[in-house]
Amino acid sequence: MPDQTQSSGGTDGAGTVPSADVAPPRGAAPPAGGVTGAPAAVRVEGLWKRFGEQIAVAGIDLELPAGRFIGLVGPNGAGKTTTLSMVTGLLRPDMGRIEVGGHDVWRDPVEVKSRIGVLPEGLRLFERLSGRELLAYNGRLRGLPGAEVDKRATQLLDVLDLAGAQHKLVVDYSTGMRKKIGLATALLHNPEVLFLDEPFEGVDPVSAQTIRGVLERYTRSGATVVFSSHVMELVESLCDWVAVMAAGRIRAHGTLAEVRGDAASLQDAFLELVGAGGRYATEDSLDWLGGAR
Ligand SMILES: Nc1ncnc2c1ncn2[C@@H]1O[C@H](COP(=O)(O)OP(=O)(O)OP(=O)(O)O)[C@@H](O)[C@H]1O
Repeated sequence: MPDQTQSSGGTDGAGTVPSADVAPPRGAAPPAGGVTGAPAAVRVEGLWKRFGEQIAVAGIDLELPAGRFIGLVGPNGAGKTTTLSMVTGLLRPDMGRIEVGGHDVWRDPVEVKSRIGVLPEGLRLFERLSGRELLAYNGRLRGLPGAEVDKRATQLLDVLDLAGAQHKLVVDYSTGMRKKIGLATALLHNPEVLFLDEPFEGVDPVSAQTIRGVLERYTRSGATVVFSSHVMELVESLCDWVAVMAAGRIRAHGTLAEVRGDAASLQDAFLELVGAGGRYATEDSLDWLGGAR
């Protein structure tokens, strides 16, 4: 097994400051739930996934605190989708253990799936159902009584501005509408933890604001949102807890302030943590671009 350089302090040489006597290193938050004794919403231990020669997730340990708005950020190919897929029971890990609400995702999948909602990447929906039918189908599949499904579906369609399109087939929905109906299906059974892979991609600013309001209200009730994104401004404005991934490892984790450290913004901290240096175009590279044609 390759050496696991990740540490709870994120002191892996990728830019975090390990000077314990001056300031706590980034991510040196107490263990999730450590203060209140409540269990973490999600606990991951020694998680590995390899695709052929490619190590997508290289042995991560992570505790995500309950009741937080959590951002999982990282550059392209960092391993975010692979991690979320394993945590939500969609992809079997090569090694490691994952618990949601104290239940093992792979040993107790039915229990875990009743507690989570998922908006996965490349969302696949039943295209020949209307939005309302899709919600009705999901609600019944979740064991909710018909009248309750109807009530919740009406409210979700209304809040997400899909009421006018509720009888349209999902195949005819736009990208943003698909995200919103996907979010509605993920929320319908009132899960404890909601996992969202790039929930705001392709969503217009008005709808993004609506989704944001729904999610903020949801976390205020004690539920947990875990979402992946590349948009640092969004993560900084929405999340109160962040995990930064790069090359299959966790580079830092903790409250927004801990991960940001002394950097002016999360974007600056992120660039420092993931080692963006060397990827900038130099004077010589791309010298043909914008030159004589
Ligand atoms: N099914 C697969 N087969 C082969 N390689 C894969 C597969 N899924 C992911 N990978 C590889 O694993 C690594 C991590 O991919 P992953 O999609 O988890 O990253 P990500 O952080 O979600 O990236 P992005 O931000 O671009 O969506 C990448 O190198 C990717 O090419």
